[in-house]
Amino acid sequence: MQQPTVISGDLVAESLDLFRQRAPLVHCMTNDVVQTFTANVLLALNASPAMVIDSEEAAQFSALADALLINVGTLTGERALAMRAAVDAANQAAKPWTLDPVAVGGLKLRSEFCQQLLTLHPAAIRGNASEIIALAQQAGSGRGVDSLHESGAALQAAQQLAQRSGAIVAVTGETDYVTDGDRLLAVNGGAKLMTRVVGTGCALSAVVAGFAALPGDRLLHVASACRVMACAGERATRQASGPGSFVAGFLDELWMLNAEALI
Ligand SMILES: Nc1ncnc2c1ncn2[C@@H]1O[C@H](COP(=O)(O)OP(=O)(O)OP(=O)(O)O)[C@@H](O)[C@H]1O
Ligand SMILES: Cc1ncsc1CCO
Ligand SMILES: [Mg+2]
Repeated sequence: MQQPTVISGDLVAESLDLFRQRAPLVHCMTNDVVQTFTANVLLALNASPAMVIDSEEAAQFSALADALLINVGTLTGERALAMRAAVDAANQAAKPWTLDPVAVGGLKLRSEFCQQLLTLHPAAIRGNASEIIALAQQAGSGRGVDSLHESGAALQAAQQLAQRSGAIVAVTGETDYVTDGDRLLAVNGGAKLMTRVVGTGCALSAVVAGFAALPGDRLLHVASACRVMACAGERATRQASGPGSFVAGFLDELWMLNAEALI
């Protein structure tokens, strides 16, 4: 694999412009913890979130939406069936879908389900380092939803996963890395406080899902999604006195983010 190239701010700004213009409708099948935050993050970026989860409705809706997010954070057997139906319908309608493999590895239901999903042509996969390593190795690791690894330790796993699934793989951490199995982009920035509130990764995955639906170079668009979130995180941290004010400031920074900030 190539050495990582840091994504240029100009390209991120172009990608963000296109995202705001298109205002993608993002069908989110996500976990119970992050529903509102995910919707607010998408709204702050001018996208439209919709959390449709009934099996029949989800299959109907994923064919209509611009993009689908599958996040297994609070998976149940019933939800897995609904998610599978939505993925099948999205694939039939040629709509891109993105996987967030929350806490994959040690837990049986979500681990087997995620391995099954990998055969169904995800457009993108976004996880922390422990999740990407566990998913690639089809082995248990991790202790829950937070990473025990640095993102740099998951580069080979990310590459393998991209090659095996055909997805753009984003592994997040202090630096985010994004690969199609051949090219590798690095995204700097972000902030420690992003790991002290729940759902920045889950919301990023919803943003990735929307960016993956844009026309053009999907690797660049997914890396742009990562940079948009990292940049807003960085800027929000400057004003925040802790996690509470960080969340409010983060949504404001997403809303205000422009080319000047990104470049
Ligand atoms: N140490 C860090 N320094 C700066 N930014 C970070 C750091 N760790 C994570 N981030 C940023 O936080 C965001 C979420 O990434 P993270 O890897 O924490 O996801 P996650 O573990 O799936 O989160 P969650 O499950 O809570 O949604 C990304 O934008 C990432 O760049
Ligand atoms: C805390 C938590 N538990 C299940 S999903 C989730 C959100 C972060 O991934
Ligand atoms: Mg996560």
